[in-house]
Amino acid sequence: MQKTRHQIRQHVRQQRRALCKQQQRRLSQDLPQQFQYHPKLQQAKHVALYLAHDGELCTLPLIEWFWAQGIKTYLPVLDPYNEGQLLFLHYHADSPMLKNKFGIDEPCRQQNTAIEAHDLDIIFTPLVAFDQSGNRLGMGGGFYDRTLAPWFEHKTGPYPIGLAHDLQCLPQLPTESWDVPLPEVITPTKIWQWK
Ligand SMILES: Nc1nc2c(c(=O)[nH]1)N(C=O)[C@@H](CNc1ccc(C(=O)N[C@@H](CCC(=O)O)C(=O)O)cc1)CN2
Ligand SMILES: Nc1ncnc2c1ncn2[C@@H]1O[C@H](COP(=O)(O)OP(=O)(O)OP(=O)(O)O)[C@@H](O)[C@H]1O
Repeated sequence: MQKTRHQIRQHVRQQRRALCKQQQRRLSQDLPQQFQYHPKLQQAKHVALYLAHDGELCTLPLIEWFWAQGIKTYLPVLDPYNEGQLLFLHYHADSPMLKNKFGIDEPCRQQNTAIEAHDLDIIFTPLVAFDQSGNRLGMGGGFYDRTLAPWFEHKTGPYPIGLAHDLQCLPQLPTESWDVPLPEVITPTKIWQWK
């Protein structure tokens, strides 16, 4: 029998949480090298990432490399006024941080105005699982599906790139009408691209 989205989330989340600290560090450390010649990065000035939670692929080496290149980095913040929507706030070495309701660190909204999502060049998206056609399954809040809906419709605005461990790749995911498939997913060993 096919697994439900809920069962897939539980299984993959458990698997990625089982990676130990050393494995997590090793798997994320070569990401900057993997990215440095990426065509979408050559003109990029503003990129959104996430801070790893629940065993997600760590983004800290990438974030520090972006800082060294003078590329501004932004993190998702749950929009307190629009249920289910994300804001993207500037994140730098001295950003004051606060935990959101899921226990994930977010930049404080005081003295930090959100960038308009369409002014971002790239959105690196977290995900729970992806499949060999680029379908993406997230944590279940629909946050990134909402954020990426304009890109999916018009193919303009920030370019989405998924970041994941190799073990998050499954042959085929069950999909829903609102799911936004990704054009690209980067894992520690491979760059997956779909037309
Ligand atoms: N690192 C990271 N940041 C992110 C996301 C993400 O997937 N990863 N998000 C991507 O959308 C948004 C947050 N979405 C999330 C949705 C659910 C849970 C979560 O842990 N849910 C619990 C139930 C918690 C509860 O309801 O109290 C669970 O499923 O165990 C976490 C983040 C914005 N920031
Ligand atoms: N573009 C959208 N507009 C309105 N509601 C949406 C949209 N996309 C998704 N949703 C709603 O969000 C809920 C969760 O969707 P889903 O389970 O696919 O989230 P997810 O992709 O796992 O999470 P995320 O995108 O936050 O990583 C669904 O009930 C869905 O109806």
